[in-house]
Amino acid sequence: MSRIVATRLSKRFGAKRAVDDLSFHVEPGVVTGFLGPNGAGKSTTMRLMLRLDHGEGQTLFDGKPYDQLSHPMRHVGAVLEAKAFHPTRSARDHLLMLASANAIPGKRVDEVIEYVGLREVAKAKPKSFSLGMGQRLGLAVALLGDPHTLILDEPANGLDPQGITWLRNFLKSYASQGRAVFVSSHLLAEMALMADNLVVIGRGKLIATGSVDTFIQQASGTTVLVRSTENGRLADVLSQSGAKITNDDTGALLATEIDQANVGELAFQAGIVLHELTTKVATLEEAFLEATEGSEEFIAQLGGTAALEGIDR
Ligand SMILES: Nc1ncnc2c1ncn2[C@@H]1O[C@H](COP(=O)(O)OP(=O)(O)OP(=O)(O)O)[C@@H](O)[C@H]1O
Repeated sequence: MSRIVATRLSKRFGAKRAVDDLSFHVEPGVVTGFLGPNGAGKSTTMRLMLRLDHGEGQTLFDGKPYDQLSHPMRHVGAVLEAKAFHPTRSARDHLLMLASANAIPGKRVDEVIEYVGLREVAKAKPKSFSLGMGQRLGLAVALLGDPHTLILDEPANGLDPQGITWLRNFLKSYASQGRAVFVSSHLLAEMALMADNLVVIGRGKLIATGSVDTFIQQASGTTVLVRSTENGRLADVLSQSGAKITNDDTGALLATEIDQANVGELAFQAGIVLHELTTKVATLEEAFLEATEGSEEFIAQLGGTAALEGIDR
């Protein structure tokens, strides 16, 4: 059974549909990445899921809406804003207060402080924290109840490279314990390393959902790069077998709709010597750009610094 089932989520701000009839599932045991261009509606979706915003549709966590969970902090941990803390209370006191309000034993506070690497600054006030330290404190809050579902909005923001690597390893291991992790990030290379599944949205609507591998294969397919001294003849042979051929700028041929083994066999049968034969797999970034093309909310103007909102291409 899916850990989170979001059904027909919708939210308008005036005439604008920030989230538009969005449905998806989040499974336990894996990290699910939540991707979309700027302004696609990711934060609003997460707020709707947790009933922090009012809109249409419903989100069930193990069959129940968030506000009907008997111990929400033990069920779902969320970090939506990195710096939403009391300005003068120390990080540890902030966590102690939340623990006591939610009947969580005080010793768990020191455990989570240790987990997220805030021991040195546990007595400091969050207003002195960097964005990265704020993220760690947010994560500590989310982990207090030892929840089996985590919802994190851009948790890597403000983390240094070591912090990002730590976060990735932490979330992967958290998910591997059978927990569900739903995380948004605009760091696509990082998402490719961290996520198993994806929910991709554009302008509030679902664009794709499924495994990262399938998303990459479906969005871009694969390209076979082949280099020979007889490009013209090779291109003819491959085209006759249904491949689509283009030239790259280094003098190689790029073939799609054919796999590497087939290219090798056809070249061999035609007596064409190959100097290079490799398969170029698309990156998550390439697949994302292709899948979300035209659904960006903010498109940079050529030659200018202004951003335009709501352009249909
Ligand atoms: N409180 C609000 N009032 C009016 N419009 C809003 C409000 N919150 C969000 N929006 C608009 O709703 C759309 C979705 O915003 P949202 O912040 O959910 O997107 P996002 O995918 O999280 O973006 P980003 O990646 O830039 O953080 C945007 O057009 C945004 O301007």
